Order: sequence, then structure tokens, then C-alpha cells
Amino acid sequence: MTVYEKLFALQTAYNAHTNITRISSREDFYLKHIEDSLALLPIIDNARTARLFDLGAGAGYPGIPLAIERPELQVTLNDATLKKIKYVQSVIDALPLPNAAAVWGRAEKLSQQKEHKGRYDFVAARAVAGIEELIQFAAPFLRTGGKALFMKAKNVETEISTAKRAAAKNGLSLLDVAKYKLAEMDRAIIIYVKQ
Ligand SMILES: C[S@@+](CC[C@H](N)C(=O)[O-])C[C@H]1O[C@@H](n2cnc3c(N)ncnc32)[C@H](O)[C@@H]1O
Repeated sequence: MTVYEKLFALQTAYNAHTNITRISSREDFYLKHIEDSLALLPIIDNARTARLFDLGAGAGYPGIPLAIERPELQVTLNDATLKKIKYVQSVIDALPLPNAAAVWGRAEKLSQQKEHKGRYDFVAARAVAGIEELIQFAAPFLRTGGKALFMKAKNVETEISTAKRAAAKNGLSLLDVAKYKLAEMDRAIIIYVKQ
């Protein structure tokens, strides 16, 4: 059984008693969870020993596929919902994923703690909040030169422009908007760098 088939089996079994993700078919799992998460690989690949914080990871995306593909990458998966973090911890134990850790709590609180503040090379977030809010959540986790990677589906230009002031205030500058297609869907990774 491949590692992703094992992950799919774990997720399906858990989802049967505790709702952790709406993406339940095998086809959607591979496309919307695995393939979409791995769209971050080209961005993080020049820093394989880096530390990545997955803010609002939910059932573990994008952090779990990234931890699977890059054993040198240290991945911290965070969510404010305890049942999701319990599930993510069970996946870390079962696969196992020694380079991953699960942390429960609101990101804006965790970022003020010594073990998280300014300690990450990357903060990734998919489908968690608007860009303006994400900037405020993500910036404190990043070291100088670290990158925020926000995965979005639509209206990115409008959102980026609305978030300009928040970016400046939080020491983030827009580096790139990496657009890609996921099947027929338009997707984008908005990349900010911490000054
Ligand atoms: C729609 S889900 C997306 C989950 C996952 N990133 C994905 O794309 O499959 C959004 C998640 O963000 C979490 N979340 C929202 N605000 C948060 C915060 N301030 N700190 C930590 N997690 C948060 C929610 O609990 C929820 O699990």
C-alpha cells in the first residue's frame, strides 16, 4: 500500500465517526488534497532543511503531503479545532511522520510564544481566512527573509490590493503570485517575504 493509500484509509476511517474533511472521494482526495498541497514543493525546494508552519491545517493540508515528500522539512501542523489536531496527531503516529508535529490553538496566540515567534522559514495556509487576516496571523511566525504562502482559488488581485496596508504594517512584501491549474480550477499561491 502506498503512503497516500494509507493516508486515504486513515482519513476515511476517521471521517466515518468524526467530521474532519468534506473531501471524501478517492478522486477528490488525490486532486484537492494531495496534488494541490504539493503545488508548494517548487517554492520550498531550495530550502529542504527548513521549518514550515501550516496555519489552519484542518485535516492536515498542505502540511502532511509536504512532510511525506520532504523528510528533511520540519512541519508544524496547527489548527484551532481540537478534533482536527487529534486526527492529525494520529496520522503522524500511524504513518509515521517523524518530521511533523501537531499543535492545537489559535495561530494568533501561538505566534506570541517563544517556541514559535520568528522561528519559521515558511508559513503556509490554504482556505483559512482572507489575505488581510492571514497576513496578521502569519507574519509573527516568520524569520526575516521567511515566506508566507497563501493558497487561494479566486479574487486574488482584489484581495492582494485590499491587503496592501496590512502587508506593509506587518513587514511583509509581495514577492510573487504563482498561478496554476488544478484540473480545470484556477489556483494561486500568493507569496510574501518578511522584511
Ligand atoms: C476550511 S479549513 C481548511 C483546512 C486545510 N487548510 C485545507 O485546506 O484542507 C480552515 C481551518 O482553519 C482553522 N482555523 C481558522 N482560524 C484559525 C486560527 N486563527 N488559528 C488556527 N486555525 C484556524 C479552522 O479550524 C479550520 O480547520
